[in-house]
Amino acid sequence: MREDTLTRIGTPLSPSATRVMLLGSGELGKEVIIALQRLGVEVVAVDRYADAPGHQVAHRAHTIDMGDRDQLLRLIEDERPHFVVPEIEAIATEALAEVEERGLATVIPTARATQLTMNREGIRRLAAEDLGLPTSPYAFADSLDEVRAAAERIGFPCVIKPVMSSSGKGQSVARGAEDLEKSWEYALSGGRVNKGRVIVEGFVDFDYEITQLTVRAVDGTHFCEPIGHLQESGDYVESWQPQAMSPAALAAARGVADKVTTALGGRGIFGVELFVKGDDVYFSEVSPRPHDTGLVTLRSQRYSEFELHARAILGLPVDTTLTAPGASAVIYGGVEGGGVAFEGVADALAVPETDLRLFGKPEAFTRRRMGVAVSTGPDVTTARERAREAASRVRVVVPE
Ligand SMILES: Nc1ncnc2c1ncn2[C@@H]1O[C@H](COP(=O)(O)OP(=O)(O)OP(=O)(O)O)[C@@H](O)[C@H]1O
Ligand SMILES: NCC(=O)N[C@@H]1O[C@H](COP(=O)([O-])[O-])[C@@H](O)[C@H]1O
Ligand SMILES: [Mg+2]
Repeated sequence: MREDTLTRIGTPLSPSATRVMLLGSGELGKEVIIALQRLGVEVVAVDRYADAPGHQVAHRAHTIDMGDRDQLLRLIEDERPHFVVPEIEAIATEALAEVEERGLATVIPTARATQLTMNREGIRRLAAEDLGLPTSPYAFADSLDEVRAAAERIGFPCVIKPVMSSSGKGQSVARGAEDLEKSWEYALSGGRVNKGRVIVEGFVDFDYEITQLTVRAVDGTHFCEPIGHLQESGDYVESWQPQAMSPAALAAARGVADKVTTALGGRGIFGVELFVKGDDVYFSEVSPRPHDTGLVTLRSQRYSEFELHARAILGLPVDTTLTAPGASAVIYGGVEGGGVAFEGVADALAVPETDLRLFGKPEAFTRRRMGVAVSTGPDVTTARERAREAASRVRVVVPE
């Protein structure tokens, strides 16, 4: 890292500017960009399609194929950011390794962390085999025959996922041998990159699951209060903070989060996904970046996960204080079409202690996350009711 970026922040659009490039500019990146800009940083937003949410609030916007090593390197050489901040998994991580090696920019958290976490195999082997963390039983398979053999060993139900995918894409639960062919086909079609490789995981019959947001900042590792969440088809629909946990489970969760984030290294926020059964905690996966379930922190913490990420990136101190029990509820497209309109916004905002984020995605799909309601309350139950109610009052319509 260049020394000056640690000790001072310049003026955007001037030679002294502190420049950050976001690779991926969806709803999570948009909030990171706003947080960085509030600290006087010059931000360049990159995504695979034009007018992505973060493009709309950045100093400059670029549309490229982020999976293409050459395009990515060329852009970084042109823009000369001090920090490169991956916001999605689907990135040519070999370009990031080269950026780091050549000292072109600091990759957040590190090129190796983005490499390990973009593929389920990398992070699972690190967590289970190198660090000895408890996980579901698992095996990798490259063909239907290998899937059958793996499922036989692991038992049913099992979860089958492409090694490279997110938001539940290509993921399904096989309840018996008769489901395996369908699960295999579904994984092949739903994977982000058609690698033809899947992970077969034993189904963990957890009591609840959490995201343990963990910040690696200049002054050490900080934990946010645990976030509980509800997933449908592998995609988050509701989250809340704090999730009540036994002291033993909370200590175990933080122990796991500390180990895995220490192994990944660098600075920034991490979303450590954990399954909890009684006092036992199982590592699932980790995002080396803000987590979608952490959208709740926009209202529940003194500094949201996006502000914490911005501070950690810049080498500034962080504060993970929870200020009120909170909850978030997702607003899906529900329709397909471009240039959609949101109705019922005033009704939604009439719910007490409630705010909305409408991401501004140029195109809606039925299951595309288009917005989120975030609420606080005297307790998590009330906050959840409010966020759900507010989200249900928003209707997405395709204009005539
Ligand atoms: N082995 C498992 N046992 C039980 N439930 C599971 C298992 N694996 C996944 N799930 C359920 O599916 C959800 C999504 O799984 P996972 O996080 O692996 O997918 P993903 O595509 O990476 O999603 P995201 O990118 O949103 O984190 C989990 O949060 C959990 O609810
Ligand atoms: N679980 C990962 C996650 O939530 N990522 C968030 O979704 C965006 C992509 O949305 P899109 O698929 O609607 O373009 C990403 O850019 C990121 O903000
Ligand atoms: Mg996940």
